Amino acid sequence: MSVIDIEIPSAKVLGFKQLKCKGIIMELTLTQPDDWHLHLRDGDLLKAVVPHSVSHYGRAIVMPNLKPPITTTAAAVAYRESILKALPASSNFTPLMTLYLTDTTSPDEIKLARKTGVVFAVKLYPAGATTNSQDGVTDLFGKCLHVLEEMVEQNMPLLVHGEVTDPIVDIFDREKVFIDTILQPLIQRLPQLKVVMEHITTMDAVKFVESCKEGFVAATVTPQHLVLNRNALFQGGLRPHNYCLPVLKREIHRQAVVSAVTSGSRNFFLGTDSAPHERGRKECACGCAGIYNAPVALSLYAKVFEEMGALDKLEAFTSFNGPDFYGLPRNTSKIKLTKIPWKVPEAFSFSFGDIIPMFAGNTLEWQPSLI
Ligand SMILES: NC(=O)N[C@@H](CC(=O)O)C(=O)O
Ligand SMILES: [Zn+2]
Ligand SMILES: [Zn+2]
Repeated sequence: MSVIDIEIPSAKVLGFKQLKCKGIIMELTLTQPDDWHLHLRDGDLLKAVVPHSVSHYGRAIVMPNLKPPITTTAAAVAYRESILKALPASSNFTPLMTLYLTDTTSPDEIKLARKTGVVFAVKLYPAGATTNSQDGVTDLFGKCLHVLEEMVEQNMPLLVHGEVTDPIVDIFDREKVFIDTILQPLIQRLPQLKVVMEHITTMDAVKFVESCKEGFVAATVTPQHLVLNRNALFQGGLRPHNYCLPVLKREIHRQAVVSAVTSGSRNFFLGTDSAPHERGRKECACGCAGIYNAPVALSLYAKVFEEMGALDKLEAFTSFNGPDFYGLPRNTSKIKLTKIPWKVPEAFSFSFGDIIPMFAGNTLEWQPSLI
């Protein structure tokens, strides 16, 4: 990576990977990132949020937890069409579609999904674990083994929301118990299955991923699980816009996840889990889980790597590890991150209501712009 050290921040900067001013890195040029875990929703919400993601990312793994969920290849193809229709005219964004695994998904559906070329993964939601997961899997080994075997045949990755749903298990332990009771036995049984543990939150998940064979088990990491711990849920009162699943964890877990992503390991990559809900569905007696972070995610990832003195490892996390794991080419276009303060809007307003972004009203640094 080339570094230019100059004294004048306004100097012409294009063409350099890093620009420093008085020893401080002021600008980074990165290969365009992809978002390997994104909720785009549908209808008006899709049209509202899609511009935020496509202005930063080349591709995204689009989550299938719509109402009704995307359980078939035909539904995935139709959903893809509606995303493409909602894109701004000049956009080259590519949605990578996923199927929602149910107790009744058939091995033939996996074959068909692979054949179409538009489905890149299958998503496991344990029934009841998170937003729109009521149609998810009730018994993975009892109901889905043949489908999982077909996924190995088709080299189709399984993406997991890794939490158990047993109400007896404390909500802060659900990820660890999932690893011990489902994930570990799963990879023992099907060591050739590619698995992405989505939105990891604990040191247990970090250790698990690091103990697995590289290229077979990886994890996505959200900005919120890197910059917030569970205190953020109760800072001066209940904070519904910091509520997501898996729920934020203790500081020691946050630190373990930060160390993992900034270590340079190839097993961790960017997945924002940007999950918009209209304001009224968050600020109410039983608020939805999900944080809308698409407008701020890249700024926050850069902040985390900068604070760890690891900006040289940011590009692998944002732009290389994901496509390498999925066996897809890395993007060829570039994005620039500039260390200029900018204010996150208090809200994004639409005809159907408001969406409140993560860190609404706060000032962040590292402004992204496509080159
Ligand atoms: N992360 C969340 O809290 N919510 C997601 C679902 C999910 O990814 O679990 C959503 O769809 O709103
Ligand atoms: Zn999830
Ligand atoms: Zn999600």
